[in-house]
Amino acid sequence: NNNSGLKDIPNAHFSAPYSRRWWLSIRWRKMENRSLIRLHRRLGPVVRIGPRDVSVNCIDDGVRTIYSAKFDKDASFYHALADQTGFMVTMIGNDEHKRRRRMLAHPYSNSYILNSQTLDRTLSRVSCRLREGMAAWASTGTSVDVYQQAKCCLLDVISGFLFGSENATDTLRDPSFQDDLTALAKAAGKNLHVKTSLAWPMNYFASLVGGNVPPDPDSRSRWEAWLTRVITDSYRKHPTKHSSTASLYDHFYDSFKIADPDMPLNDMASFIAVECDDHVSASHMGLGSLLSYTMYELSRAPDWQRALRKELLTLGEPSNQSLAHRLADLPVLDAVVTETMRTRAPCPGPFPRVVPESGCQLVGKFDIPGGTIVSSSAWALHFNPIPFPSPEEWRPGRWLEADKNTLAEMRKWIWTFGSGARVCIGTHFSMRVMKELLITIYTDYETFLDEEFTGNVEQEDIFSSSPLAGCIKLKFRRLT
Ligand code: HEM
Repeated sequence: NNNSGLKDIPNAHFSAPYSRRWWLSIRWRKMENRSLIRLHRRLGPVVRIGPRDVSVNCIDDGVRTIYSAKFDKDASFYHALADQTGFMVTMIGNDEHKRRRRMLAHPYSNSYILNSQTLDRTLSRVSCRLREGMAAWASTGTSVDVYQQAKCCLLDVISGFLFGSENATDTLRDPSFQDDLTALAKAAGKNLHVKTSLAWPMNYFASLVGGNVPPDPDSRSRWEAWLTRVITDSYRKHPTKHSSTASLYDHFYDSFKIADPDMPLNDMASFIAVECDDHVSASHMGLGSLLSYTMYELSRAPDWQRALRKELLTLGEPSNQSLAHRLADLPVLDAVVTETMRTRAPCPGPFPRVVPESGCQLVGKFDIPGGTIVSSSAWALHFNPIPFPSPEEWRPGRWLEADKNTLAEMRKWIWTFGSGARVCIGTHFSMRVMKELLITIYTDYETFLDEEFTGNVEQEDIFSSSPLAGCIKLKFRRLT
């Protein structure tokens, strides 16, 4: 019997060895990751959730094994995630993926992100706009939807980084276009068709099992028109771009050209557009969510806000290093961000992989046959009380007080961006952008809860998660 090794694994439900129905109903009811937290606490690090489906909740002999390059992504899951499958996140075969990743990864490397002048310019422009907004909010005592404002910041940053400052959006001043993208991200039928001389199908990739809200036809056409314009403009300007003003589009274009000099223009434009579309959506929704939750947690913890500000004021001292390089010396900021990445991971999971034909062993005792679907969940890993005592509490101090070995162990469990061969390429970008925007906010302003706001700020338990209320309201006070 091919399944003999699976028999020894604790079952999530009595029906798990025979049918996936129970588990699919949990996913359908948007309880998947919260259930995994409880199941793993009760049944240990390896749990059987279906006839050939296993959930894994430990790093050594668990996550490290199943997220190695030997394990392919599960095609049925990833193809249901997005109608468009020709981009990196949804690529299944490891060889095809490795080639694409090599072409795209360089401008997302840490050294590139730290030294990019295009990102410097984009971030200072967005910070400037944000300061204008905060000055107005603080002086009028406005209750601000910081989730919306954070999405605006992140959209304005990623659009400038991908397509150059001249093509950056300005949604902090006019959020309507950002609202369009939020509406599209919530919609189920996401296939967009952008028509230009370079024609390609687009797909706003954000939420699996989101609502089944049909996209508003106008928001769809405005998004298509914008993408068409920026991609076409980037293509036209490419031959005259200098390296100091290069956008990511320029890098991607060169990489595709080197990889296959004879690739038809339309194909190339379409590959690049679909990748960029995904990066826009990851930054807009994923980072927008993380930034606004960080502000929310700080608003509930004035002591941490004070500690953070004290640290940020040291940035006023003269230094010959750029701000991006000085981020590494801000332990309180890092603790605040890391703790929010732990408690509010925007992509809870699970991320399913297929066990290769030769099978594998988990936690040193379970032999798992080839073809089994194995997966881990960021929320289940992050709410494990062994590495993180009182896991529900947002406690940045745990990152500052732990000794060196404990800290190294805790860091291993942070899985906000996944790990291994398919780890997120946007990590360094995300960290720099998040931290610089938090510096812009908390150096001069304090945020606090709006007592009248009663919306549910808990996260929706879906693949790309956002606050259930759809907004998070805070107020601003100027400190200087
Ligand atoms: C807070 C924000 C973000 C979160 C939580 C996040 C999370 C993740 C996770 C968990 C994965 C692994 C998915 C899997 O194994 O199926 C991933 C992959 C990926 N992410 Fe992100 N991401 C974020 C921001 C970004 C940004 C800003 C970009 C690009 C600018 C980006 C680009 C990608 C790409 C291209 C992949 C696929 C990598 C591959 O398959 O090799 N992400 N991300």
